[in-house]
Amino acid sequence: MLPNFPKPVSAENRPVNRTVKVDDRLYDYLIDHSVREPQVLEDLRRETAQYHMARMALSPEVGQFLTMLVSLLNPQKVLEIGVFTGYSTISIARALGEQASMLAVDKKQMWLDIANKYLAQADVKASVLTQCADALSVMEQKVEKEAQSYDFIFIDADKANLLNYYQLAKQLLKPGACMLIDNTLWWGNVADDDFDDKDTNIVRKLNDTIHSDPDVTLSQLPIGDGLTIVRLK
Ligand SMILES: C[S@@+](CC[C@H](N)C(=O)[O-])C[C@H]1O[C@@H](n2cnc3c(N)ncnc32)[C@H](O)[C@@H]1O
Repeated sequence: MLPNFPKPVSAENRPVNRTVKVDDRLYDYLIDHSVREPQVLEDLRRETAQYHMARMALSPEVGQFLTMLVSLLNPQKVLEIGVFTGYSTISIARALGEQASMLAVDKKQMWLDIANKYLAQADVKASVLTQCADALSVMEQKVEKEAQSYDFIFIDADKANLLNYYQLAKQLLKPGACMLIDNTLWWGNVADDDFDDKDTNIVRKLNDTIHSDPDVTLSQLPIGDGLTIVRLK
């Protein structure tokens, strides 16, 4: 049999969308066939579900991805901004070695109280500290004394300061180290012209900034609400 003859390709040569559309049935399949949620995170998710802001927490498959990524990277010095009740904090902390240290910052003590309760029950070997503070001030102070010293930064706080967090994280990371940014597809609104609100536009601006930033390499994943991995060159 003859091979297919090559077809003419448009000048644009746009990639073809081969990303699986995840409806609820497929999502349930994914959860049932790949997620191994530790009891402590299941308990934390149950407690968090009582709050109307529960959807701010990472979902289990994203938490598990975070645990996998961190265990592959084996970072020694970690910063997280945006703890909420601690799903991401514990997902990261579980993968850290004994020598590692992590600072997790949130501006609301009531969320940190919940996070600390579950952190104490989690199987965590590293030293993990939570701090109730404004993330922007914490990062600005750290840039003065701890520039280029972090191995991994997770950004999941307010959108208003997102571009500042990105620029500060670049200064805090060691060359070759990674940051991970959550919500970079923002419920899909980034690609929908009907949305012209402040937060959507900030996320769009961040995505464009990262895409054109010669200092970094990146990968944007359509998992959860969109996760972008950024690696400093
Ligand atoms: C999307 S939630 C974080 C979710 C969390 N990563 C998880 O997996 O559950 C965002 C958090 O950022 C915190 N936050 C918002 N603005 C902040 C700021 N300027 N400084 C510190 N924390 C802030 C909020 O209190 C909230 O808990």
